[in-house]
Amino acid sequence: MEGECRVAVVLPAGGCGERLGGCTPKQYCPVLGRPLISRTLEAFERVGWISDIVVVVAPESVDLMKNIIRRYGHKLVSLVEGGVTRHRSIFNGLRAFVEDHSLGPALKKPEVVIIHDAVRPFVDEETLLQVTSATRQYGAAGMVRPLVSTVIAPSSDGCLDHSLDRAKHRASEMPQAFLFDVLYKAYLQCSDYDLDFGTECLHLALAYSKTRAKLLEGPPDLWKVTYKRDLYAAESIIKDGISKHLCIITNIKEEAVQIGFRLHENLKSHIKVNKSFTGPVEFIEFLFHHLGNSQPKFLKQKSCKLIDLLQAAQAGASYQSVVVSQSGSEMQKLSKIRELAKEVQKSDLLLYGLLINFSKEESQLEDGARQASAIITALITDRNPALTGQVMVV
Ligand SMILES: Nc1ccn([C@@H]2O[C@H](COP(=O)(O)OP(=O)(O)OP(=O)(O)O)[C@@H](O)[C@H]2O)c(=O)n1
Ligand SMILES: O=C(CO)[C@H](O)[C@H](O)COP(=O)(O)O
Repeated sequence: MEGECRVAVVLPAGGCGERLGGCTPKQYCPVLGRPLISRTLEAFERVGWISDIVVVVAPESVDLMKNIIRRYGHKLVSLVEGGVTRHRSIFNGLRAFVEDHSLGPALKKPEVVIIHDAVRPFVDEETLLQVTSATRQYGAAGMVRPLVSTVIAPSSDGCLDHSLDRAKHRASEMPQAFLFDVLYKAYLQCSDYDLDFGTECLHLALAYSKTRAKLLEGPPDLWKVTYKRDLYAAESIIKDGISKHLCIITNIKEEAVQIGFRLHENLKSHIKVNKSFTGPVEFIEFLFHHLGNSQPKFLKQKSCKLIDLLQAAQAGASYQSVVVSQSGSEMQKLSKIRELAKEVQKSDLLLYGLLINFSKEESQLEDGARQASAIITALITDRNPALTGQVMVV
């Protein structure tokens, strides 16, 4: 972020997720083994220029949220108790910057505040930058998307009154951003009716602070998890995103290098193979490391022990690894995988074992590599935590 601009975030997370159903509010539902809200927080924590993140939670969920913060090592987060509607929750979140309303130390008032629903996990830095920059120019800004369906208005008898021109309207999404004073003033001045029935912060800024928000077309993944099917869609998007990169690390032994090469050839048509390494790794023959968005620094530390390598993965990154051994005698070593898998799963890293019998016979070797590649692709694409620590044999 250019210049001196303090930017903070308020994440309303105080709802009960009625439309999704079930007894767990949707923000706490697991998405690939991690609570949805933790994934949203992770997205904001990737952005270096955000000063504070206020998460607004229902009073009965404060302990649950504290546990999530501790478990996933979230930084910059302050908790505030929510209200009975989304607007009331957001208002409480803003108050944390002007009076001692947060459940922790008082927060410094930002120039710009970003409002983002805790249940929209796919927000990226570019979008946040755009909405923040536009806010500095216009006072408020929000992301929009083209309408999927036409909006129609029924009359009281349930028949069509009129319909809106779809091309002229947009769906209002998040994030939205505001000069802090613009939004806070709007909340101070709006009516109880607004607080209880309103759904649009941009409208409050217009009606009570006379600020016309700049509307920016955002990417398609800004939608809000609302129904159960949205949780499945969120899982698929994450799997898609993390299934693209693969790194193959092999031992320097001749057989290991041979299998590594064949796996590389077989896998590269399914998954993007970033790079292959050859080097001494303490007790593995091959380590297939499935990368998240960023290049983990431990790839540079090839000589580290496996446990160190895996533990070096940051808690926030959803990695998975397939450790492959090429000979039966390695089985004993592979039995350590279960232990290791349990340990590293705490860091959101899934570890599987795969045993390939090395054969000097060309067609058998190629056949083994093909089968192993199919298993690796399936493990990485499905990201199934139930299979971690298991050793598969081809
Ligand atoms: N009293 C409330 C109600 C909602 N929210 C939050 O506002 C966001 C968007 O609201 P919505 O999708 O409607 O969430 P819920 O109210 O939980 O869902 P539903 O309307 O289906 O009950 C969610 O992150 C939700 O937790 C909030 O902070 N406080
Ligand atoms: O739609 C929106 C755009 O302003 C808000 O993001 C918000 O999600 C609306 O919440 P609700 O679904 O509770 O009306």
